[in-house]
Order: sequence, then structure tokens, then C-alpha cells
Amino acid sequence: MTDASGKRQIHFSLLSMPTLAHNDYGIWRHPESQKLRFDDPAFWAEIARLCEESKMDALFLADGLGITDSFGGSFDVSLREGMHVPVIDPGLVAASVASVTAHLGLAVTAASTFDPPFSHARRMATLDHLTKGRAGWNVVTGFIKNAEDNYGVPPASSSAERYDTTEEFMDVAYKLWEGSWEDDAVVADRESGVYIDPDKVHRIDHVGEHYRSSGPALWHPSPQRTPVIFQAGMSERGRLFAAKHAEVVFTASGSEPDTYKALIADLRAKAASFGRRREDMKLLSVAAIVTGEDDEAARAKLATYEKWTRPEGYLAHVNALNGFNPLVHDRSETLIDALRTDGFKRDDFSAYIPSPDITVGDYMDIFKAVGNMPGTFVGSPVKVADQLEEYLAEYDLDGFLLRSFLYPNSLRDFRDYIVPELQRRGVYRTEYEGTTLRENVFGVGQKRISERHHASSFRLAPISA
Ligand SMILES: Cc1cc2nc3c(=O)[nH]c(=O)nc-3n(C[C@H](O)[C@H](O)[C@H](O)COP(=O)(O)O)c2cc1C
Repeated sequence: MTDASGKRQIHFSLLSMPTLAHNDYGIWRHPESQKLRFDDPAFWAEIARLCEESKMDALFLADGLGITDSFGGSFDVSLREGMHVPVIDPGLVAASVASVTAHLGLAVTAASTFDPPFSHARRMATLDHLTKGRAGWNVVTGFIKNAEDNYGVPPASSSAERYDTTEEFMDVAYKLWEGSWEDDAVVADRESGVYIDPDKVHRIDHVGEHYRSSGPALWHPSPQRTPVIFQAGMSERGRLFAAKHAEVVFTASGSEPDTYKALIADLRAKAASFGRRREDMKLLSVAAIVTGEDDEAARAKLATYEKWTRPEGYLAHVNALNGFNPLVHDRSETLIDALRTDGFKRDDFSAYIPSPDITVGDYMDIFKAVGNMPGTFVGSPVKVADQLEEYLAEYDLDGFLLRSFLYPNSLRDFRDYIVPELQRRGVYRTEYEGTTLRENVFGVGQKRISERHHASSFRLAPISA
């Protein structure tokens, strides 16, 4: 999106998780950290308000439905580090901040693998109602073995198979959101006493390979109907899925520049092959900002974050995503050799591995010096704003999914230092444009999913804006 002067507008959402440690391992021990309160609604109210005061598109909440046993086949590292455990239900956390915010989108991660589409579609519609159109859904297919065991679902034979099943899950959900109730089904006519016009509510009668659902949807259409779809597919199949379904795609900026550029170009090309336009899909890159009054203040903050960081959590987290365990290799081995020994193909390590040319030891050290992690911007507001603008232009991105090191201080720094600087440059909103999440991502008037999106093929009739 550009403003009247044609400047590329930057989008931000906060990447968080209702757990102790997500992308901030060990920093909960910082004397000013409030992260131990991750189960306190007052904590989330403060975080949500800070996001809204910073005019972010959304608070994005990650989730995982099992404990990872990344290292050594036990839960010990995850438990010791509080790495995504305990984790409370992000959908309920999102609902708890609905009434303390008025503009902020609330994007919730939910896996397609464990719940039937009907109950998921109902929960998202409820969130969209409670927020008056600010719900988002981060579609994940679930990759944690313990989650499959918890839910008693048979393990998928491959990630591609999970995506295939998820395709059908999406269609059932779209049918329920878009194709069950007509816009004017609720008449609420006091005179006749009729609340719903029965002719305007329809069964969906879905019978597929994996799911059956008759409908009608049990809920009336919410402001956005389909929530804004977020997704982070990185594999070939995952990118194809993102290109078809995602309205906001976020990518981890962990690769070599050329690989990362190719990944972004590929996502855009794949989206075009589904008949979607450049502006129909926003691409965000995961980033972290450490800032203060000047460079020196920012560096001093970074030093305290690094003092408290525990790399074990990062290593276990990344391992859970990419399956690579550096601890079984010699520190002097080059990363590319280690990856090849472990059976990785070049394509597999595009996302979470900064450069295959470094050694295994260098790789592990990145997670100690968190300031050196890819996508980390450290410095004065002017320096960081320069870097953010350059980064977006260089990689053809639309914005950032921000990690926060120190809760809530890093968010206050973003609000107080970076937001005014970007606004001064005319590249960041000073007020929310619309009332729904989709409008704030795509522009006023775009409450409903685009007619170029696959979901719209399930619509019953022309929909009033
Ligand atoms: C920033 C970011 C956040 C993610 N959050 C979650 C999450 O909360 N839950 C989850 O199961 N997967 C999450 N993922 C994993 C992705 O959904 C996806 O599985 C991963 O990027 C690998 O892509 P692939 O499935 O195409 O192999 C996240 C990925 C990224 C880059």
C-alpha cells in the first residue's frame, strides 16, 4: 500500500505467544521483564494496548499443541527453558483483549490437524464477532509429534500430506464462513417476530476425503466472514499453500540474501499463478528492533538482553522447525557439510539457517549474540528506520512481524522511538484507516476477502461491502 505521496507504507504486527519463552529465551530473568505474567490477562491487556498505541496491524499469537523433544528425544530442554511450555490457549487470550482494544487485529494460530473444521470455524467467527471484525487466523499444519500423541491422531506420513488434508479443511471452513448464511439472513423483525429468514440459511453438505460437515453454520456472518488468513509455509508445498490461501505471509529472514530474495519472488509468482494480484498478499519478515535515544543506548540495552539470553532455547526451537541438531556435530565442521550429512537438501535450509558457509560453532554462537541474528536491527531511531526502509526495498517486502526481547520495554521503545520516526518520514500510518483487520491490511472498504481469493468461490451471492 502506498499513501497519497506514493511512499511504500510499512506494516507491523507483533509476534508473540502466551508462554514463558518464545523468541526471547532466558530474557525472562531480566530484572525488568514481565514475562512471568504470561498467564495474566492484565499483562496481555498492556501488550495489546502497546501494539495499538504503536498502530500495528495485529497482535499475532503463536501456538503449539505439544512439547518438543528436539534434543536427545526428551522434553527436558523445552521444560527447563520454558520453551513454548506451558502455553495457554491463544484464542482465549485474544478474546480477553478484545474489549480493551478497538483497532488492533488479533491473529491466532490454530492447527488444522487436531480439531474438526466446524469447531474451528465457529471459534474464529466468535472472535471476529467479539472484535467487530478484527480476527486473523495463522494456519499451521502441526509438526510436533507430542501434539499428535496428545490428540490421538495418526502421524501424517509427510508435511505435504498434512498440507493436502489442510486444503480440504480450508474448503470446509470457507463454505461455513462464506457459503452458509446470506448477508440478510438475520431479519430480527419485531413486528412479525421473525428473527432469521429460513430461506437464507443453507447447509453446506460437505462430504470429502477427510471431512464431513453438513452445516448450516451455527453462527451468523461476522463482519469479515473469513478471518484474515496468515501463513508461513516455507517448503515448496508450504509456499504453494501460502500463495493460494494466505493474505499475510511471514517469512523468517534467516537465509543468504539471494536465497531470501528468490523465496519472496517465488511466493509472489506462485500467488500470481492463482490469479491474485501483487496487492492481494502482504509479505512480512520476522524482525527484532533494539533501540533507544541513540546508538549507545540501544547497544547498552542489547548487552543486557544478551547477558540474560540462553541459547539452548533458540537451538531447540529452530531444531523443532528444521530438524537440524548442531549438537551432534563438531563445532569446526562447516554448516553445509553438517546439513548434507544429515540428509538436508539445499532447499530445506533456506529459511532458518543464515548461511551454509559458516561453521557449526558459528551457527550456535548466533543464538548467544542475539543482536547478530538475521533480521535484528539495533541503533538509534534514525538508524533503525533507515535500515527498515532499505530492507523492505531490497527484499520487496511489505512489513515486519516483530519479535520482542524484553516485555514490555521493547514494545515501549518501538512505540516511543521508531513509530514517530517512521511517521515523520511518511511511511507509517498515524491513524488506523479502517475498522476491521482486513481494512487495515488492505485498505478501507476491504472488509471481506478479495474476490480473487479462492474462498470467494464459496460465496452464495454478491456481498454488500
Ligand atoms: C515466524 C514464524 C512463526 C511460526 N509460528 C508457528 C506456530 O505458532 N505454530 C506452528 O505450529 N508453526 C509455526 N510456524 C511454522 C510454520 O507454520 C511452518 O510450518 C514452517 O514455516 C515450515 O514451513 P513448511 O510447513 O512449509 O515446511 C511459524 C513459522 C514462522 C516463520
